Formats: sequence, C-alpha cells, structure tokens
Amino acid sequence: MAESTILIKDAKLVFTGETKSVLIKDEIIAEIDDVISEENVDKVIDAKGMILSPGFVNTHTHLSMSLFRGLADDYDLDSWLNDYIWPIEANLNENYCYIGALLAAVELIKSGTTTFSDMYFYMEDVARAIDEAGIRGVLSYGMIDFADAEKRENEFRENISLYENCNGMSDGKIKVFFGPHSPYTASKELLERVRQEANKYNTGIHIHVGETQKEVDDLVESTGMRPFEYLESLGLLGPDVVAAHAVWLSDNEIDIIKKYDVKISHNPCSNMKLASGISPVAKLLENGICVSLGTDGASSNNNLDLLEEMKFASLLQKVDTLNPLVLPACEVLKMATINGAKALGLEDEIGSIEVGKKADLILLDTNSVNMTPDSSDLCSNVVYSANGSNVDTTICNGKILMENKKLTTLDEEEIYKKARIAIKELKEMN
Ligand SMILES: C[C@H]1O[C@@H](n2cnc3c(O)ncnc32)[C@H](O)[C@@H]1O
Ligand SMILES: [Zn+2]
Repeated sequence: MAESTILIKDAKLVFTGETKSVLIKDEIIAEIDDVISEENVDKVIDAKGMILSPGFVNTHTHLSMSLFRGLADDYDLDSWLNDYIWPIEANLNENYCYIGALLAAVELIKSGTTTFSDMYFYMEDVARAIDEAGIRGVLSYGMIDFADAEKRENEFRENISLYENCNGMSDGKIKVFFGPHSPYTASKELLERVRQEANKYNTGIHIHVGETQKEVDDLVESTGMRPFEYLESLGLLGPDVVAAHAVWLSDNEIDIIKKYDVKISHNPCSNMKLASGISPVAKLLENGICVSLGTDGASSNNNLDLLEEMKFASLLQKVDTLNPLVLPACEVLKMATINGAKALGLEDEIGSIEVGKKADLILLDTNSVNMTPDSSDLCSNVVYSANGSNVDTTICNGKILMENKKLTTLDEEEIYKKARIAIKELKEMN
C-alpha cells in the first residue's frame, strides 16, 4: 500500500511554544523540524497561528451513557445509580449502545480527545462504533456479580469474549482490559479471578474505587478495610490497574497506591456533580503517583470535554488547598495527555509529540476571542481559556477525523437523529 503523508506546517507546540512543522507518514510522526519540504507530501495543513497538542486521553468513560445526558441530574451516586441509571440500563441493547457510543465519539473528536478508556455493556457494539469513528480506545466490560456465582460466570464470559474478539482490532487502536465495576458490586471471588485473568491475558484492569464516603463506610463495616486496603488484600493491585475516582483516601491508602504504582483517573466534574467529594490530587501528585483525567459518563458530567475537565481539575485543587500554585496549566495538560497514556500502558505509542510515536494530534484555533491574546504560556491558553469550539483539527493514528471543525468519518446530524429516537424509546420502556 502506498504511504500516505500529511505535513502540519508552522504550528506552535503547546508545551514549548516553538513554531515547528510536523510530518506524518502513515500513522507515525516521522519528522519535527523548523522547515519540512512539501515535495511528495499528500496533504498540507497550514497551521500558522494554531496550537499543536497531543490528542487528549480520557481514562474513564461510559460512552453509551451519552444517551442519558440530562436524564437524572442532581442526585448523589447511590440514588442516581439505583433509582435512575440501573433501571434504564436494564433495557439497553446492542443498537442503543452502538448509537450512544457514536454520539460520544462525535463529542470526543470535536473536543480533541483521541483516546479513551471505557467500561460498559454491549462493548462489541461500542468497538464497532469507535472503529467507524477512527479513535483509539481501551474497552472493558462492566463486571457486576453482587456475589451471585452464575452472574459471575457470565461476566467473565462477556469480558473474555470481548478480549478475544476485539483486542488489537481497528489497526491495533482498540485494546481490551478487564472491568470489575467496583468493590461494592463485584464480589471478592470476582475480584480475585480478575487479577488471574488479567495476568493470563497480559492486560489491564479498570475499576471504580473510593468514590463516595458511603462506599468506604460500608466496606469498613463489612470487611474492616478501606477500599484500597481491601483490594490489596485480594491481590488485585498493580501498575496495570486504573482506579477511577479515588476521592476518599486515607494516608495508608495513598501509600498503597504508590507502592503498587496504581494509576488514578481523576474525574472532578462527576465528583462535583454527584457531590461525591474532592480527590486529594495535589497530594497524590506530590507522592509521585500517576494521575490522569476522566470525564466519567455524560450522565454524571454532563459532557465528555477534557478541556473543561482540565480547567475544573486545576481550579478545584486550588480552592481545596487554598494554594493557587497547585496544578498549574502545564501539569494538568500532562495529566490529560502523557499521564493518560501511561495509565493505559500506551506511553511508548501516544501522549506526546515525538518522532516515532503515533500521530494522535490536535490543532487548536487561536483566532477567537477567548484565545486572544496568546499567553506566553500556551498551556494556559489551552487549560484556562480554550473550549471545545477551539478544536479545529483532530488526527488519530495519522488519520484526519476532523478538519476545519468538520468531521470526516461520522455524519453527526444522522447520529443526533438516531440518538434522539433511542432515548425516546428507552424512556417509554422505563
Ligand atoms: C458500568 C456501570 O458503571 C455505572 N457507572 C457510571 N458512572 C459511575 C460512577 O461514577 N460510579 C459508579 N458506577 C458508575 C454505569 O451506569 C454502569 O452501570
Ligand atoms: Zn464511572
């Protein structure tokens, strides 16, 4: 097959502020230089005045829940899940999850996210949607057994067949992890076996941990241990574990996270909206722990925009610690890029603009009121000033998924139509 080449000309690199051109050959960043010849290049993108950033990495999503945007606002986690979300999820099917994932993919591409890590149901249909969209994803099946042995067998069948059918799919852009939902929905037996299966398949684990005070109190009452202590006692923890939320942490749990090099996915908007609490992110970072960013699903957020998540992450820590110096813009941008890549075991492939890495890149337009004037620190423009409407171009694995703010792989109007029908049907069933 003939090589395809894209030249991004004269972009400002977000972390250094230098103006450079970047040559993409097939899926790889082949060259970064002051000037690169246009000869034999298939496509030239004139990026003068635009900011070039690594594509964002969202380490905790439930894509298909985009159908539930605005469905159950202003409840705490317990009531939100038990009274609203789980009842409507009981009526989900392949088609609804496929459409929900397409809807989410539109939002991810438009807001500059090129990689996500998802835990949900009907995941082969999610894989189909994101293969069409062209983004990179780590998929896991949300395993919940409530200590029922028959259910547990089913959950392993689901996650293992997802692995066997989808790991490596979409030119290697899709990977599969195990997805035990949480210490309060997954039994000890399930959690122990997840570690064995993750080792056997040489893959990672995606789990909700320490999200609410109630979760901690209930677990302490039933086991005498806090969530990370309990997971340590079951042998589940390791550097391949991405723990979403990690809001309620004791000092001992922070030591455990550090000891096992567990990766944290911080979800500030969801934690604020569900009134779950504030994760001690500044302290986790001080301890050298890898903290990345996630949005959670669009029902507890209510969007999948990592630009918004970055700003909230920074501001929330500043107000919590009463220290304006914590989580400066560049550090937060690293959380949304290279730390996300590390969390998903993809740091050799994505997360930074380097020769040899996959071309997962975005361009942000600066010719807009909220981006004028440029700060001397471009991370500041991106984290504190930008919003989704500033994302001009999204490239994943060397393929242009959006250019001049127009999607190339997905028909957004058609997807909105189908999503509106899907949620109407689901509400009627409920
Ligand atoms: C996969 C299951 O996880 C549920 N879910 C979505 N967001 C959260 C959250 O913040 N905490 C716990 N569980 C969550 C989702 O509805 C699926 O049932
Ligand atoms: Zn979640």
